[in-house]
Amino acid sequence: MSTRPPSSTLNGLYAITDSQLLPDDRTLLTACESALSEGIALLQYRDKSADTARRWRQGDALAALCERHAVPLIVNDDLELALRLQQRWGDIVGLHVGQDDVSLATARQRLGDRAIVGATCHDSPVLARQAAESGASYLAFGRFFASRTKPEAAPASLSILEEVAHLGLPRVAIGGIDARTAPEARQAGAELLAVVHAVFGRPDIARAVRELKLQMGDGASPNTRIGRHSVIDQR
Ligand SMILES: Cc1ncc(COP(=O)(O)OP(=O)(O)O)c(N)n1
Ligand SMILES: Cc1nc(C(=O)O)sc1CCOP(=O)(O)O
Ligand SMILES: [Mg+2]
Repeated sequence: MSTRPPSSTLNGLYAITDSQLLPDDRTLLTACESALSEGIALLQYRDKSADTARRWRQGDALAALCERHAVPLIVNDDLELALRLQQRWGDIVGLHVGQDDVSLATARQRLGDRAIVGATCHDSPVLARQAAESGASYLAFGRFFASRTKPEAAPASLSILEEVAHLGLPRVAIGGIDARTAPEARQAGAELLAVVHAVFGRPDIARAVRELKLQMGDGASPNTRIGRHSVIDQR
């Protein structure tokens, strides 16, 4: 029997860090504090460097910040980091995996039923179904618009969001989401809008989050469930 959450349990703005935009610990933590203070649904720590020590240090500091704001911290790619952080911070820590990363089934098995584990599905209903069957907490699709962070990502059509609605999982739209494109992505069905540049590339991060949430309309306030069972502070 499936224990997947109803699609209403993850909803709002999903901010993703970038190690070029936020190159040192202080910049990273100050920027994330600003975003968290404005009310985001999820924060993803995305660091593509090979610096394991930095990732542990920054991941640990971000988990402490996220716990204070009762917002889940999703680690990109790195299952070992997510496991290590989960040991210390519990199910506030989750993982996002792409098609070239550790398998979703392995991630789910190692992180347990309660952790948020999300999957990249590009523009494929087949990948979406497989991810749903392997225990994904949410399904991510994109890129929908021109992306400054990942211009080489394959384009996707917003119609995929409606096509996978029957799977009953929260749908994430990613790639070129900003205050101008957010309403379109939202109307196409995305419960979560994942954003790098339009949050962390802006000089005033709190203002950027406010503007995005305004454009997202109803339901953009955090309503977050950890993993597949427990609900945390809704603020
Ligand atoms: C929410 C969300 N959606 C998609 C991605 C992309 O994941 P992936 O395809 O593994 O690419 P990288 O981010 O690892 O370059 C994501 N990170 N988050
Ligand atoms: C990390 C990532 N993944 C994508 C995908 O299409 O899978 S697009 C992307 C970058 C999103 O950054 P921005 O909000 O600056 O466009
Ligand atoms: Mg990846």
